[in-house]
Amino acid sequence: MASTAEEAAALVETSKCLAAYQAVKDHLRPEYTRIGIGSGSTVVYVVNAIAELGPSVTSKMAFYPTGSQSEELIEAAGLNLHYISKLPAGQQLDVAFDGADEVDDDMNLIKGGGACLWQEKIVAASAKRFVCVADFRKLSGRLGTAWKKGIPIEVLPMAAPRVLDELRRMGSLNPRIRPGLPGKAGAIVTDNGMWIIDAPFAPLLLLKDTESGTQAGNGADGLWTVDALADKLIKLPGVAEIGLFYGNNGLEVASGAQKPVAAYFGMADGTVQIKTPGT
Ligand SMILES: O=C(CO)[C@H](O)[C@H](O)COP(=O)(O)O
Repeated sequence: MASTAEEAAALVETSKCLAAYQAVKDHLRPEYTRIGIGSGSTVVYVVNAIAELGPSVTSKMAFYPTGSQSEELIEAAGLNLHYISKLPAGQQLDVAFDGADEVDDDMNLIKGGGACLWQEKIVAASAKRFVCVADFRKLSGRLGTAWKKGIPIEVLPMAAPRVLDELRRMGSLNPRIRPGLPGKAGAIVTDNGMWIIDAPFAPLLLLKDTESGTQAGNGADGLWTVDALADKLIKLPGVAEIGLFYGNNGLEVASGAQKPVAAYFGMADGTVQIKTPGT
């Protein structure tokens, strides 16, 4: 048990590193040519693990970022930077690695803590396999249990007040526009020129909770399933993208999956827990 804040922070970093190295070992095959690289602090270890394989492996690979941070990571590691906008029609990435803010029992994700969710979703959905890497704090039964800041929602700035009103009507508890970094006045601006609204909701139900017939999950009683909430949020005028990654996973559909085929969690005891659909 960590006794100081520094030791606790070091434990989290070690956990991120363990998850990332194991995920790269298990899911980056030398014959792959197109790799998606997500955003956030855990992905830094993914890039380190890939770079350590050396040019004999990586020089034949193209790396696709999910925003300005991962673009810089790829370049700094000396890896080949390519853009998803130039991916030939009909082609997919072989694999994409990315972090998450929270992962539930059904492998739905909250993402967007780093404000990169829109490009992250495009890259994940462009990959044959999307692999999630995280530390033990992200593992949770229901979304909104561990990650209390709310669901990140990328919005057109002029629509933000209207979207906030809609979110309140839907039962969000104090949704707010994410402020810029200290020293910057006003809202945070994403790589796509949008704003982020963080919308807290009561912990989100899984589809299986409603199958038992005890709860509706349609928001009527303030409780939503991930799928019902996501389907409603994405349709709000002014919403560009939402930080709920949900629906099918890569084992069920050929492409377009938002949910990972595997989620790797570095645990506090130094092990790595691997979650796959149905486990
Ligand atoms: O969604 C994201 C950024 O938009 C990140 O993947 C998420 O916030 C996790 O970040 P970290 O690895 O730093 O905990």
